[in-house]
Amino acid sequence: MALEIKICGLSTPETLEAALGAGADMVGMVFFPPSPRHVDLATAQTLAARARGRARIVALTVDADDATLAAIVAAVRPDLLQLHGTESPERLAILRARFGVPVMKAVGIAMPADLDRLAAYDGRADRLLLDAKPPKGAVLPGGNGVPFDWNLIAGRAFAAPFLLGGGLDPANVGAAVRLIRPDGVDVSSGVERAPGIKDPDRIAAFVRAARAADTAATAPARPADTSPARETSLS
Ligand SMILES: O=C(O)c1ccccc1N[C@@H]1O[C@H](COP(=O)(O)O)[C@@H](O)[C@H]1O
Repeated sequence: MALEIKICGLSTPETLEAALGAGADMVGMVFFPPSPRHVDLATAQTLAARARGRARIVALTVDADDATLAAIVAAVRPDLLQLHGTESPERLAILRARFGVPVMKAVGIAMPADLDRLAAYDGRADRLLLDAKPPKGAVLPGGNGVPFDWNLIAGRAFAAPFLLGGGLDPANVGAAVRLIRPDGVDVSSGVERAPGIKDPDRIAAFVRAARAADTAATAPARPADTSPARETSLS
């Protein structure tokens, strides 16, 4: 499966087009009022109409109640619900059944014990998103531009496809893809020029770097050179 690239926190037609034009597979909209990337329903509906059929539409919520989710699903008709709060594994099953939309559960990783928490969602979520934990005192549970120690998950396999997120940017995404070989990558602040303001050039650079690393990592190894050894002696 080719690497899935998600650009999150899009809030204007121009930056949405930049993500679609660059070849993003998923475009994310944030429904969380404290975030500088928060979009209202009317804006989200307009953006979704533009994106539909060109990339998968992801609606990001944080411990949203059913009425809020129902309004988002009705307005946006997302392809995926990203749950970025403290939603339980049981809540995932309830939401999937109630709204008929696949779910991606974000889990913050900072220490080996977090992998046990993650395991409780593996097999219940349609996708996992492995993100950094928010720094102390942060207002947002994600979108903080901080990475976690990728070595904590290097070599790990999960039942569900997983995206790597947290502090990715055009400069480090290649190394992340080569080390972790995730099913996808997710970025928000790493493609911005200021909080909530996406930068089309950084979006394009991110997609290019992620694709190049994925292509290199999945290219078949060159066959060993079996030609006779070349004469190296001067005599
Ligand atoms: O982007 C936000 O504003 C946001 C708000 C609340 C929860 C999650 C949010 N973003 C997600 O967080 C990760 C990491 O973001 P970053 O690249 O480190 O800035 C990203 O995958 C977003 O989906």
